[in-house]
Amino acid sequence: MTLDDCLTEAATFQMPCDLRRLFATILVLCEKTQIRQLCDKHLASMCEDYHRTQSNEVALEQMVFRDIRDLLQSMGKDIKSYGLPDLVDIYGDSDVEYKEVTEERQVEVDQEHLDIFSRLSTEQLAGFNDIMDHVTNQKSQIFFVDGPGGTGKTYLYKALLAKVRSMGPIAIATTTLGITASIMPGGRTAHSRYKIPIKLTHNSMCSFTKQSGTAELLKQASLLIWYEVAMTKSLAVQTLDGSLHDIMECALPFGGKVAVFGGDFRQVLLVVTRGTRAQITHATLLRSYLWEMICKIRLMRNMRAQTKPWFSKYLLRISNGTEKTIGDDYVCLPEDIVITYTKDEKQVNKLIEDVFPSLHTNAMSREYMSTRAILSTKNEHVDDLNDKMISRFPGEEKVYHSFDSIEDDFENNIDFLNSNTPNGLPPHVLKVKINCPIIMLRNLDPHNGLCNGTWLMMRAFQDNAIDA
Ligand SMILES: Nc1ncnc2c1ncn2[C@@H]1O[C@H](COP(=O)(O)OP(=O)(O)OP(=O)(O)O)[C@@H](O)[C@H]1O
Repeated sequence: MTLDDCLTEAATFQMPCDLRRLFATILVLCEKTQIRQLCDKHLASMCEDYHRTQSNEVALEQMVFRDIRDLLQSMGKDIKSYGLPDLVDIYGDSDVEYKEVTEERQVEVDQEHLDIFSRLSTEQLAGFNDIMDHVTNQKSQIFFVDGPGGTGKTYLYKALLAKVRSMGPIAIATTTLGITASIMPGGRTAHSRYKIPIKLTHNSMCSFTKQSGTAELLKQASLLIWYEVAMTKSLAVQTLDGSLHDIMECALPFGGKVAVFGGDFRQVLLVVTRGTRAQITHATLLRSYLWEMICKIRLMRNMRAQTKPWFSKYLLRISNGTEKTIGDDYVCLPEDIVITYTKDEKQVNKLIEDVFPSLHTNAMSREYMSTRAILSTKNEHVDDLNDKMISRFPGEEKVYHSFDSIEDDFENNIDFLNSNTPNGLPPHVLKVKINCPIIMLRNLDPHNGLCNGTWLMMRAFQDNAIDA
């Protein structure tokens, strides 16, 4: 396969704007040579939509490169490093320097999110008013919205973001995980938004300069929200704290900003590679110097499971550690949610039929496919379930193979290597069908919801390109 084939095939089913994004993605993620030739060859397809408003060839080319530059910028890259033609500032583009600010101001406020305010529960409303009082009066404070799953933490953030943005000031929405970033309007991962280094020490600083767009965005921001903070290392939060002291020239926590953290330490915690329980707990925000300075907003009422109060209380008992355990780590599940394990395939098939009833007739429905999933703790079980699901799915099957190469002398072990499915790597053999759901594994374009964990539906495929 070549990247050239990929672009040629994609041009047959993609809009020019999608093709420009694909080109930018190739620049960022693929090992590429001869970029200029690749670009020249596909320039005509990439600028088809601009032909309606522009006939001058040079101006057309500039429009394409400006778009690619913006796409690269939102992926944290600079077009100058790819040897593409220089951009002429024909539009008096004076705000390019602070694209981060412009982009943030362009996030639309959803009326539905503004309306949330009138539906907030008493405890949500108390938190909302307290935070808004600090934002409007510019009083420095860090908050932590503490509530078990389903108590409406995300609901509260959406109300806050909508309110602050509708009044004019900047509110930055970040989360620890790419997938939760897409739940909040304008959401980005905290690492990408604040340029937090992956390897962290107690002296780490975010990798933006005082003159950068990110620094300007932070200076102008009135509210910083960081969701799922329980799943990040306290060092990451402390790194942002240090950088904010620096750019705001203020010794108050977070440089005097109003910051709202949220998450649930009863749910999934952060990953410390091969770490013990104690090491994991030690790395959380709970053990940070910041924790004592944080004002806690507690949400207790489960809004998600209002129709199933028994189940919500049961979940709370497990997360609080008060449910009776078997040994140290096991709890007994209620019988009505358990399918008894047998060694044959019968019970797995029953599970699939229970979760995906009448798959054949519903496979085309986005609503049906996006509202159900089977989770498993081990990759091998996931692969097995995927195989079963794909073979049940209606339609013609397409098989893709990975094309990784080997640098060491493992040439004879290629079959063995391909049979492995290590964490974070896609399988060597990928079987898909039209309409089947697929999950993105990279943060391609978080601003537009394309991040690690986003669900997509397969719309079309060719040998080197997939339209999803
Ligand atoms: N005040 C409310 N009125 C009506 N519905 C609400 C209210 N608060 C939350 N909900 C609904 O309850 C559900 C759970 O809310 P939400 O996702 O915000 O909880 P959460 O605490 O963020 O959960 P998790 O920790 O699992 O992410 C959502 O469907 C949300 O729309």
